[in-house]
Amino acid sequence: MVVLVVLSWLFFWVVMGCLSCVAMLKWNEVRYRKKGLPPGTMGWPLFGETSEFLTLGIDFLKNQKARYGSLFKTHILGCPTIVCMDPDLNKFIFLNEGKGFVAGYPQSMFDILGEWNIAAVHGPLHKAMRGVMFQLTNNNMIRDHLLLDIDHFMRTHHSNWANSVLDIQEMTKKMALLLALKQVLGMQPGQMTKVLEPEFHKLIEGIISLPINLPGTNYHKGFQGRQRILSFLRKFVEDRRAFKETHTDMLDALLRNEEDPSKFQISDDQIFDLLLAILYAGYETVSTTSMMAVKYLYDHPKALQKLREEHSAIRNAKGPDDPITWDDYKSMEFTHAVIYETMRLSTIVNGVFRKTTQDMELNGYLIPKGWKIYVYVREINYDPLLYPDPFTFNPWRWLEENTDSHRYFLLFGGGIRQCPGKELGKVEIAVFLHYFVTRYGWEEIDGNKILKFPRVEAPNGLIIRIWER
Ligand code: HEM
Repeated sequence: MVVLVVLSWLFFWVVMGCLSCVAMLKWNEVRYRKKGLPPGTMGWPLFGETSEFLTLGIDFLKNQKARYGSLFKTHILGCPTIVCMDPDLNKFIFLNEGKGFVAGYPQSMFDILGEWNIAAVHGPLHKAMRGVMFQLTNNNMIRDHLLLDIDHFMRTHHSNWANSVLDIQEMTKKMALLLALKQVLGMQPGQMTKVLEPEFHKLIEGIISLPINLPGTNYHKGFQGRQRILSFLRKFVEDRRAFKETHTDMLDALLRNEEDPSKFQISDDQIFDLLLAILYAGYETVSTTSMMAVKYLYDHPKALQKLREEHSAIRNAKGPDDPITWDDYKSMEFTHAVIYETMRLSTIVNGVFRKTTQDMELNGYLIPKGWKIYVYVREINYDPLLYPDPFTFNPWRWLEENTDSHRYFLLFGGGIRQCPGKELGKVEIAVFLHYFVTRYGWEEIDGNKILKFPRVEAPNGLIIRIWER
């Protein structure tokens, strides 16, 4: 008898639970049922479909596309969002920044990278901050200052890898972070970079997360990482101003701006957020492209041989200690092709976020003001019409293509937000590859598992055995 009562209660609560779930899902659908919106589902109140988006990633987006087409609505990362997978519409959105669309990164990114980070500001302030950014990363700066530093860094960072087994993912991450800290703050690898490294990793994990500030969440940890890095930066900038020594890093160039009233002046908070944005934007993209290039080259010996020939020819024409010059870099045709093909095949950047500043019409649908748009570019990279045999690593395809005339070349974004670190990133990867392939041979021991979403990573590392050539 008692068992029967318990079972009835259990049954009652299961049914109630199911009904509540259905009611909540329905309520969330009705809430966002505005006339003219694209089709799609909105998931749970507050959480929406964030969990499916982050865990199923590419498959979730593919399934929704199969059901609803290339433009569909969803609710992710705390906001109602339109996902756009149509190449022409994506290009249109990139090119129409400021005309109904602005950058609209998730709340988590806004909170963790700061309200003044370049990806969060619009209009004249964005233009001015890009101007400041270009002073730091333009081709003349790379040719005359940064390249020598990058060469010196790669040469020494690499020097003791022979006869070891290492995780190339970990090494390229360390490399990109240390190099960014050197370029931005003039820091040499040491005690301070060791303190900053874990804080930086927390910050990265929190950038794409549900903005719930509870202990243990990625968002909470990311926010803590931000606070610690900021308090370090405040002290660092204070000391720089107090001692007035000259340095050859990006911070120095930013502070020297203050002495020239004809230049656009940015506040301290804007300086901190710009520094953070540069550190972040160059870190993950450069490290992941470098790691994936090592992987693809190992899997494709012909491409590795061709790349080695290019770099050996450059090295053989100079002394062992001579640095790579701008002309050397410009002559690395096959290396450029390897970098583009690696970025395409692994889709280092899956998509970018925009936000509507007014009601907008897209493909006959009405997108309400304030909605996020996830401009998902991944599928363009595997379009067989643009890239025959798209799942094959074939750097040679880029030798025949002029990227400027490529209709959907969006690996570095497009329009007025196109990556200002594009050339710098490529130089860093090219110099990394130069020293890596001329010095070492390697074999992959473990690491065939590569996750592609929300970021490209080897969850168990990419373990290689290295020897001197
Ligand atoms: C392989 C390397 C890189 C790739 C694939 C890459 C990709 C991108 C993409 C796709 C965007 C466009 C984002 C958008 O439209 O919202 C972007 C923007 C940006 N990138 Fe890069 N990037 C790379 C390297 C770098 C480096 C080395 C730096 C810093 C020195 C950098 C700094 C930035 C900044 C500051 C922005 C924001 C620009 C703005 O909002 O106006 N990137 N990057």
